Amino acid sequence: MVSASNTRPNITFIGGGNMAEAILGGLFASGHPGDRLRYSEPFEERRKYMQGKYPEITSETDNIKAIDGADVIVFAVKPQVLRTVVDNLSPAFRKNPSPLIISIVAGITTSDIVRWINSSESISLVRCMPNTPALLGEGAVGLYANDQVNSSQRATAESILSAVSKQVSWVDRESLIDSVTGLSGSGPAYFFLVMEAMQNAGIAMGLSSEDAKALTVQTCIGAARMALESEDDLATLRRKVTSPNGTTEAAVKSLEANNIRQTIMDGVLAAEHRSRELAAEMGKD
Ligand SMILES: NC(=O)C1=CN([C@@H]2O[C@H](COP(=O)(O)OP(=O)(O)OC[C@H]3O[C@@H](n4cnc5c(N)ncnc54)[C@H](OP(=O)(O)O)[C@@H]3O)[C@@H](O)[C@H]2O)C=CC1
Ligand SMILES: O=C(O)[C@@H]1CCC=N1
Repeated sequence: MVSASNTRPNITFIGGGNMAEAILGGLFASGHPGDRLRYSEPFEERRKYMQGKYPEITSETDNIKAIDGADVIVFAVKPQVLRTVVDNLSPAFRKNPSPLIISIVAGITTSDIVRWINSSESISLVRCMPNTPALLGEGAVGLYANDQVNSSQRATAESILSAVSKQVSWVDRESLIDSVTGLSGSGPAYFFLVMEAMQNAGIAMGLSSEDAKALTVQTCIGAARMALESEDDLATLRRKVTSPNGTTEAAVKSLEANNIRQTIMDGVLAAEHRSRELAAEMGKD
């Protein structure tokens, strides 16, 4: 439970990788005291990097020690190692039965995690899917709470993820977290791919690599800001760039003829499907 002397919870991250760093860094920057943040990271080189960058935050090598006294435990390891991590932690949950658990792990379901914890106590678990722009405080996150999560735990989970996310969406069906994974969890990669392709097109037309990248990236930022700030919907914004019989129309016709919409749909659905597949692979007994 959160001590009366400080309303900020003690938060432990299991795994000190990229996403843990993004969220820890965002929490620390937003004023969460470093002595109430902790992470466990077995990989020495990574731990040294984190210790150098965040000397105020406690680092551990031992997961059981790391969760001692934690109000909130965030699972931030790869899906393939989560089961071993949870199995090893499960005796410690008997000593500390009531932390809020937050999992950012792709695919793995709340029911599998609860089953692996194997506790007689009910487990409050929020499964969420952030994305890497969280590193800049520009993340988008979807969250799902199991039935044991109370309103104050929901608020705690939301405040942790919103320290690095501008868009926070709660979903009321867990399967929608797989959808969020396909859309925004993996989504930054789709935009990087499009930007790579646009940069290459710029180079092919004779621009320098630097100019092609800078023009592409600023176009992406400008378009994203217009999409965010304009009252027009996305289709209207597109039409406003597209003069009749002009250059954009030529491009859009070519893209549509090459099935760009279906291609993007297929990619997003493939990520969503892989999220479910990960659950099936890792959730087997
Ligand atoms: N990257 C992304 O865009 C997103 C990722 N996610 C999810 O976040 C999770 C973490 O991803 P990401 O940060 O990218 O991955 P990273 O590999 O950067 O981070 C995971 C960290 O956990 C460490 N680790 C491995 N085994 C253990 C263990 N037994 N105990 C404690 N720590 C351990 C790893 O060390 P080592 O390197 O030695 O194995 C690594 O440093 C994944 O489940 C992913 O699905 C969610 C949203 C977006
Ligand atoms: O590719 C992955 O599996 C993780 C989850 C979402 C983004 N990266």
